[in-house]
Amino acid sequence: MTLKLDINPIKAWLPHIDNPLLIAGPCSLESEKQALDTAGLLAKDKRVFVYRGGVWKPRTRPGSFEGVGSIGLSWLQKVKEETGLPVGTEVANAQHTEEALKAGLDVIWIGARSTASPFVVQEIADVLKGSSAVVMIKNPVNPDVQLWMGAIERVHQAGIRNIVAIHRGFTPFRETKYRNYPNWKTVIELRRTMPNLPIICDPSHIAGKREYLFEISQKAFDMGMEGLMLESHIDPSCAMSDAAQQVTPADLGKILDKLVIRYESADNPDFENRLDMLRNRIDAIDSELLEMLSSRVEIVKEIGAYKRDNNVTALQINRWTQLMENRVNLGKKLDLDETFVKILFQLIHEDSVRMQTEIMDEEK
Ligand SMILES: C=C(O[C@@H]1C=C(C(=O)O)C=C[C@H]1O)C(=O)O
Repeated sequence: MTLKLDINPIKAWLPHIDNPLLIAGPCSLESEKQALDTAGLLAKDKRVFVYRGGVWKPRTRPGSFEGVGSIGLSWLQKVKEETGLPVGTEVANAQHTEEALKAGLDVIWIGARSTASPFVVQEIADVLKGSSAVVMIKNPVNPDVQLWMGAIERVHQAGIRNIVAIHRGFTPFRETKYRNYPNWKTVIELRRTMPNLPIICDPSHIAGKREYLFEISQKAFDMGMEGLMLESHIDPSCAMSDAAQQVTPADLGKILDKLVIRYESADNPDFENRLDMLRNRIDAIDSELLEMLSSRVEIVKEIGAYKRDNNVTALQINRWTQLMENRVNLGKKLDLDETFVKILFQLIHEDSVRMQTEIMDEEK
């Protein structure tokens, strides 16, 4: 299914953009000085296009710093006056949205916890009706692409056309390297169903630690994402929220210097020719793969009928365990990833057993 929503490209609302969309600024605004000093440095780096600053902070447990509240909106206005950068913040209910729009913010975003709640998204969307703000929608905390799409549709139904999706990772169920694990599969699925929706990445919330920001940002560009939202604080060691994942504007610049920006295609006929040639080879190999799978299925079916006639079970766990071990070892010799080989053969086997039980149980 493809949903061709009427969504503007980033260039429609940021015509002078000539690089990926980079949004930077502190996790939380803490004082007017902190907001302006950070913004002053970020604005000097011409790769930063939008300034972000959290004003209302959704916290998991009560008692942590929950943001400075509405006063922060006036600091964002000052940042805009002084730097000329468009400014944005996160909203989590109708009242935040009303206030943010009244303060003339250019960008507002819906956070991961809010995206997970259709009622919250709807109340925000109702306030957004008739606004020209850019609305960004982070993925919900759980990797549910339908829920993410639902939030985007609600905002779209409110008449908003400047929409951007943000991949900020998903809540892990166990200790993982990253604070919120990236799930590129979900992003690919969103890209496939909403092909004209700009998608950017929020490496700060995925990483949880500043040392991982570069690798996640690079992966986002490798995956064709159209920008980054990165948290930057004038003095991260003193940050009142998410200190470990913020970087100074200078360190942000260093990360940006190292990043390789990638494009959907290259303006180089030699590249295109060689790519076509290699893709033709892949097409041929894929059709061979499918023909071989089809031959395998024929044998599996024959074995199924034979088992039926001899009252033998479809699932043969010993044969299966040996086969899997053998295929994984063979795969290793051929330099294939172990998990990949396992998943591939699990799928093949699952389907064999399904077909054989069907053959055994079909009505005569
Ligand atoms: C094909 C068979 O049936 C099942 C399917 C298998 C397969 O797809 O390779 C292996 C073992 C069985 O669980 C068989 O018994 O050999």
